[in-house]
Amino acid sequence: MNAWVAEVAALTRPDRVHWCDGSDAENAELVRRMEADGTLIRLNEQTHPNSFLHRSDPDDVARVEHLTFVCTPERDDAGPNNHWMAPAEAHAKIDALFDGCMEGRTMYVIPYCMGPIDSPLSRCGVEITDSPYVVANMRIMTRMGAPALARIEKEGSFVKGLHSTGELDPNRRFIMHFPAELTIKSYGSGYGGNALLGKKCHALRIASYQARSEGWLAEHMLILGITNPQGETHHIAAAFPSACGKTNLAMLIPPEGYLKDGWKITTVGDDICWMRPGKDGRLYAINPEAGFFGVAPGTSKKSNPNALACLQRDAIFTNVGVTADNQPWWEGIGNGLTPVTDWRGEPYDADKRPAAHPNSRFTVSARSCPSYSPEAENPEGVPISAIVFGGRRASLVPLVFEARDWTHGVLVGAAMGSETTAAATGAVGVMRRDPMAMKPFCGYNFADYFSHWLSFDNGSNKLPKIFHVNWFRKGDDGTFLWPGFGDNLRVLEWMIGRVKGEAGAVETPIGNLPAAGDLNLDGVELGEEARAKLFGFERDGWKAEFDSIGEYLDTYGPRMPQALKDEQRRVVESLD
Ligand SMILES: Nc1nc2c(ncn2[C@@H]2O[C@H](COP(=O)(O)OP(=O)(O)OP(=O)(O)O)[C@@H](O)[C@H]2O)c(=O)[nH]1
Ligand SMILES: O=C([O-])CC(=O)C(=O)O
Ligand SMILES: [Mn+2]
Repeated sequence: MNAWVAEVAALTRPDRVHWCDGSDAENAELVRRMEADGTLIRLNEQTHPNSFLHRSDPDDVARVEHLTFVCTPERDDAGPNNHWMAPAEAHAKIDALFDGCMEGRTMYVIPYCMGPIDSPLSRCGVEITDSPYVVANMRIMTRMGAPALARIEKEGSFVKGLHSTGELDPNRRFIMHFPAELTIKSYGSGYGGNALLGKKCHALRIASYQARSEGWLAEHMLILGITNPQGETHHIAAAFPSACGKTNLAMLIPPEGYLKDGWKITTVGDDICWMRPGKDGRLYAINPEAGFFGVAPGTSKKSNPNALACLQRDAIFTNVGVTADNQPWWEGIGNGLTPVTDWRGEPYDADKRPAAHPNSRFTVSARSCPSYSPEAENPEGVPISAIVFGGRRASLVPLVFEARDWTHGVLVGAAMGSETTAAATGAVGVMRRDPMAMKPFCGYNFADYFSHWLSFDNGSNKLPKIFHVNWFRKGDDGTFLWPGFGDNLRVLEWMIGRVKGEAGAVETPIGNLPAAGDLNLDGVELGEEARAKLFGFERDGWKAEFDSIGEYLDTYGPRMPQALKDEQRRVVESLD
């Protein structure tokens, strides 16, 4: 490691090198310097103790998929799902940008562990960065500092991540991954998923590549525990694309009647899930992260009280607005206050731009969450009873259906579609295929990824049931038909009922749907249109959808596993 750090320092030529130990004193000193140079703005100490606002460059507010590359030696190994560059060319291109880029700056060396420090499922990395904002965020999002360094020294192997904010010039920006070298190089962005290299770059792109050869799965999934009135707990992992409801579902608070009966949701993770078969053949999952990097807009006491409770202190807010008394503010916060300054630091003008950027975020420790599960620190992970896929679909896709078996479930995941969101730069609201919510995050060819998923059905594993949900179905008037949020527990209850063989369903070509009476809708008012669209099966629409799914799968050519193509054909035949 020392040799690599020296090599990086020789290339980037920082004034100073600082090895991060993760201590409070170190953090206090970094915060002091960031307050002094305006990187962080201290918020109202009475209402939000030890909390800060960071305004990023207006051209640097989201992940940049068009500048993100997977650099495998063979182009086909990255697949049509990734932008690819030959490793030698990519290194040359980005090293030219790193050349001397840290002159006048401090280079921070951040040893970190993804997952509980004592878990065999965890993996370590080292991020080198010239951004103190990245250090402060990595300290919340990962187990960072001395214990991680000790594990790395013992294991010898770790993921190497090199990051510089550079000039924040969108034309001099790349996020490069070299999975075979366990290396990440990111230049020119200070924003979350581009710069906090433990998150999407390591825990998804590099980890998915490693997981394939080591027999596990690295997924863009939340993990939650659901406890029924009898005290029985099941764990569910759910993959929704960015800004499609993972954090909200992971922190769900049951509706009134359920609360009274004793239902409870606990949060293990809100974004990333690593899982592997245990000795009993079940899939065991850990959350590799230690904090939440959550979407601010829409987060309110009503929609997500647990998130709001986390945000009372020790939080970093990125690109939100502020009120006259210096409290953070975003659209949908619903606290009766009004913003005076927008995320760019200009006087708030509703006609000009929203107070908070649509992809504004909060960074906060998972431990501060009232629903944080003690099981999240269990080195063995939690056994998963159900896997859920879901997207943002205004039309066609019903509220919930169950896959017939594992292979059909892999097809359901592979066929996922969702409308794009502000989490990445580019158009918002455009339907695209986003298999398993991993389109921007799979570090290798999707065809091989689907084969890997299929391989878990080996006769000895006891695999979870697979479901698909859509919280975002709209009516003819353009409003959401399903209340969502807390009421999503009704859907989870049905899933657990299916896992236990207790809840009913009707078979359709796309999977098993709850029939009237199978889902508890007491206290939910749904009109005729809502019932028809949330629980109906539209044969003609699905025929067209499956034609488009078939065309999509074909873009992966002969590497696409035959079993998945056969499954697709079976559904098409049953639709005719
Ligand atoms: N209508 C509706 N909106 C929801 C629901 N759950 C979440 N949302 C909204 O969807 C947006 C994104 O939700 P998040 O839970 O932050 O999404 P995420 O999947 O964690 O996003 P990333 O952090 O980008 O991976 C927020 O504006 C939420 O208010 C739901 O059940 N119904
Ligand atoms: O990675 C990020 O910047 C935020 C995130 O969770 C996502 O986009 O899925
Ligand atoms: Mn995410």
